[in-house]
Amino acid sequence: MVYITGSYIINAFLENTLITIRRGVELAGLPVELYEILSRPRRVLIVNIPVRLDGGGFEVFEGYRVQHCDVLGPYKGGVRFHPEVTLADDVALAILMTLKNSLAGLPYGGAKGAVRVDPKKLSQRELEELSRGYARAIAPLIGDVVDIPAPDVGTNAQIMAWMVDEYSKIKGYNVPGVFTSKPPELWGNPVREYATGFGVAVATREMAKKLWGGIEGKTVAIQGMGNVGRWTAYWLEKMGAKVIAVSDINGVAYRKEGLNVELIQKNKGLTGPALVELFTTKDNAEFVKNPDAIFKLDVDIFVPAAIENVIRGDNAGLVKARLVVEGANGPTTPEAERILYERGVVVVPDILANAGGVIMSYLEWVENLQWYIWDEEETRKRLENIMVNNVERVYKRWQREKGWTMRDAAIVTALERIYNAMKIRGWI
Ligand SMILES: NC(=O)C1=CN([C@@H]2O[C@H](COP(=O)(O)OP(=O)(O)OC[C@H]3O[C@@H](n4cnc5c(N)ncnc54)[C@H](O)[C@@H]3O)[C@@H](O)[C@H]2O)C=CC1
Ligand SMILES: O=C(O)CCC(=O)C(=O)O
Repeated sequence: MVYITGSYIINAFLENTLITIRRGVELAGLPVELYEILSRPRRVLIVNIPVRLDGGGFEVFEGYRVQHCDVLGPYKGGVRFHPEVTLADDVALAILMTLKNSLAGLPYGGAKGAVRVDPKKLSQRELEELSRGYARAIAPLIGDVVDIPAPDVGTNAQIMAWMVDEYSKIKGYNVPGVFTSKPPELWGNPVREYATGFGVAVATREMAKKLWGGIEGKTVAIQGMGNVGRWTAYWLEKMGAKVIAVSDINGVAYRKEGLNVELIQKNKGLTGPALVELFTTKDNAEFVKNPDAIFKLDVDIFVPAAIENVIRGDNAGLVKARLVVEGANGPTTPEAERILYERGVVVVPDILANAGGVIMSYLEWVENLQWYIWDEEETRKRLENIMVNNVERVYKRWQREKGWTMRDAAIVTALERIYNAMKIRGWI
């Protein structure tokens, strides 16, 4: 089933991703050669970045840039800073980017980068040195029409600013389009900060219309209060849903009447555990010390927006929500998906639900390449239209096929576009 490689160990996340694309190729009736190509990245770069520590001495951090497939255009995907990220995770995430970009109709292939580091343990100066070091190390293989990184877990707009500055210094002129999700003060667009969460909320709203006739009053629980989770909460409430629980690594904040998610907008600097704590201290929410309590809550909608492999065979039976919308990449294992499917739970897959980030990155990149600027409202409208059309397209395909999950419909749609491009280019 999975391919053999001597270069890295295939972990559960990569294996699950391979199982999913293999199933997609079979359901689509596409040749097995497509799987053979897509189950391997085109190019993998391993880098080592020394950083001088404030307290004296230095530490070397290992990093990667995986360029998976460029049949549809330049490689595109975020960079993750996480202490436990592996090369196998990065390959899985790059594969998901190829599928996501294809499904969204973008002129991009897929890539992902990572550094094995806990950014919370570094000072601002150390973080800047690491970010610039990583940009220098991958510089020979990226470019604004070659490979365009952006943020993912543990990285943000400030880090993109350091990286684009470093790359521009190497080139000797400004290259705004080589990284996306930059600060609005430096060639970025204000929508990118909340784009992924906004897109997740739009996908949720569109699916709620199909399942219940609307999102008004539907209850929501969200796992993870990072960039994706907290902006999903904010926008879902604006669209009429009632966010009653949010979690992070320390526990769950729960309030039956609905949390005051305006606190997110008012405290933009607060994320993760600190935000959960804010809801419990400033909003009278109950604090449940066990973060996994989020799965079992009696809600209409559950949004996993933290990390991969969190809904597994052992806990899928506990999920009470009727609709699961994947804010995170790869949160549901294939075994869990089968259990949820048999229980009638609809799962809106990551490559559809969380594409708002990369769609916004594309809009920012188009602005950068032309040195052009759209205002916030206009940009958000463009992003919303693309998300609404994509949900509609996948939903219709799903409705046509008996026994398919929504993920099957999304993956088959993505694979067909990739296959057609490979065929017409003479690759396959
Ligand atoms: N930032 C972006 O634009 C995009 C991110 N994603 C995906 O969304 C997910 C979240 O990404 P970001 O929000 O950017 O990362 P982030 O680093 O801003 O936030 C992740 C949050 O999840 C929390 N967390 C980790 N494990 C947890 C657990 N077991 N239970 C509860 N909380 C936990 C962390 O403490 C952190 O606060 C990842 O899977 C990422 O790949 C997908 C599309 C775009
Ligand atoms: O905006 C981008 O290019 C990165 C998005 C990303 O990493 C993701 O969708 O997982």
